[in-house]
Amino acid sequence: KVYENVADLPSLQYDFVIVGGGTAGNVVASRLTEDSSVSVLVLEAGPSNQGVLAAQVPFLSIEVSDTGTPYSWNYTTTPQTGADGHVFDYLRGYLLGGCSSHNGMAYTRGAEADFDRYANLTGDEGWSWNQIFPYFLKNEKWTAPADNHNTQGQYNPAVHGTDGPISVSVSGFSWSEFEQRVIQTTKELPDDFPFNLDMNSGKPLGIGWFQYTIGHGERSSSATGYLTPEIIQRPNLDVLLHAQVSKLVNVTQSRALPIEPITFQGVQFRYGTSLFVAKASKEIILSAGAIGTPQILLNSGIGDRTALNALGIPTVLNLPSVGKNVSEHAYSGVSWAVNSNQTVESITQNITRYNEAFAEWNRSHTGPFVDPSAGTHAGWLRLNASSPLFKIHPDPSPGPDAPHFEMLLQPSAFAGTPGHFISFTMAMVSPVSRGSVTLSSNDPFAAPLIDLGFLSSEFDALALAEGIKLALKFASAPAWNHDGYLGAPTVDIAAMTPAELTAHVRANSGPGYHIVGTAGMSPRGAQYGVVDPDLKVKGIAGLRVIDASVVPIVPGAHTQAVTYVVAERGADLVKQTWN
Ligand SMILES: Cc1cc2nc3c(=O)[nH]c(=O)nc-3n(C[C@H](O)[C@H](O)[C@H](O)COP(=O)(O)OP(=O)(O)OC[C@H]3O[C@@H](n4cnc5c(N)ncnc54)[C@H](O)[C@@H]3O)c2cc1C
Repeated sequence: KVYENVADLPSLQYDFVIVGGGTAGNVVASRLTEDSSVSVLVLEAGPSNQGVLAAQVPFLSIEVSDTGTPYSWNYTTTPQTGADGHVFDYLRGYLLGGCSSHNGMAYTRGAEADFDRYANLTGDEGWSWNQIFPYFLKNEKWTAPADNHNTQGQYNPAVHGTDGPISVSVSGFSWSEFEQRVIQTTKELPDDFPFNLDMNSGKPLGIGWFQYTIGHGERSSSATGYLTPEIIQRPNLDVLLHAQVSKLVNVTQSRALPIEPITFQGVQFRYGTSLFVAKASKEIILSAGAIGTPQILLNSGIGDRTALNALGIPTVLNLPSVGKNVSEHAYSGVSWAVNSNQTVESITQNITRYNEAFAEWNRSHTGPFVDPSAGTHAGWLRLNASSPLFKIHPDPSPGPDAPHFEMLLQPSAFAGTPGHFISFTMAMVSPVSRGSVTLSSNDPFAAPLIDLGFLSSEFDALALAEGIKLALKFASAPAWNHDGYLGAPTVDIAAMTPAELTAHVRANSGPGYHIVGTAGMSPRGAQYGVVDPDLKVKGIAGLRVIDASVVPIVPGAHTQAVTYVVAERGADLVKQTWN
């Protein structure tokens, strides 16, 4: 049951306490309570996703994710020196379902090589593509798009699941004039931009139809998919909303020989203005996300001893990697005016059409509101193998079949400027830069310091500039130019010198909200890393991390799919321990 009020909660003692009812946390809660003899409490800081229209209607997703809404943690980053000192709003979902209830819904798994690298980095074959692939299928329910169009040639059914909790589909509204030009470009420039039937096969390179976690015109999230009305009625599953966890408590630390591992029996949380403790007899599972999880570990005295000392927090375990090793994508777009009115601006800049489209969604879950308008296609591309950039830094991608870049192809510019636009937005998806999440004070409820290390590596900035040249090359195909479709660019990037282009990238990029790595996996016994390959926190008994924090390096993909499979496998690992 979902509880709004702590006073109604039947108990504060469970087998498992899961901190965070987000993307991963709800998967774990749902899977563990399949066994009716196991009791689970989920503590979620935010409110319910139920009745939040913008968390339901794909086209309105920006209204639920933006800073300033009641459904966002409203974080900001520290000034990012790689981005001219810019301070970014750093979005994180503050509602049941976490980021899966407010994200852009892009469904991208990454490359085989991303997962094979995780297996190599952890020494656990269980994280390899081949062994993780069944978890992608377990998580997924391939669904017909909202407009029921013929999807033949738009995806490969052989690589998709059909009866998992999360609906996945291609766009359910066609921007056909734009889409035809994208596909035509893959025919005109096939060497640089080959068509790829399915970017989620493990071999993502090329241009393909984008897939979204959307079913029948509605967002599919961990809250809607893993906490269905049937699941939430399980007598062994309780979810408490508005409960913000501060730290782990009731530590037992034997100093006698043989030294027993450290254990925590409970978690402290704030509900309203009061503090409570929930106890776990089997395990505490941190699923508070790549910012919340390291913050709770650090508040609990698990982290870098020097940094904890400086804040007056007693060190329980010196684990210097907690909060370090942030990796994140950097996005920078190129936009053109177009001589057409078939763009998303035809809705966003026309209140009558906007209202009609919304009414259509309400009536039949069809029309442009069934998609987030984030793009009809994406390309996954590489730097040229002979690029001089590899003299500055060895290739950071996990292998020759994995991308350095994502190119999002969008029939819009979101510029707010009157007119009709298209954008090719490039992202550097194999970054060298690393950042950190650290505490700002010893107040466990104060927002942490989020340093993305954004474009802090020269390699990343130069590479992103190269990526933008690829976007210009894509736009040079006759498909865009033969009939005067493409108008003036919003910024004349083609006229820039290399130095100007790099400066432009630094001044005009933003994060992808794909932070990972702050409680990274490493081999058992390693002197770095935060969790072992079975996601148990090193040196502590009865404590696991299951969320995006454990992913050691950001994949060449948006990060919800990797989070879902980490959670699915994580739940199996917990079950194996206790069965
Ligand atoms: C705006 C935005 C757009 C994105 N777009 C995409 C996309 O299109 N495709 C994609 O694949 N990925 C996207 N992502 C990234 C993806 O959604 C995340 O990587 C992934 O969902 C993270 O899952 P998680 O379980 O690690 O964390 P979360 O989903 O953030 O879950 C953490 C949960 O813990 C709760 N919590 C945190 N701290 C505490 C505490 N102290 N006490 C109690 N509860 C707490 C939070 O409220 C939250 O519900 C996007 C992210 C954002 C923010």
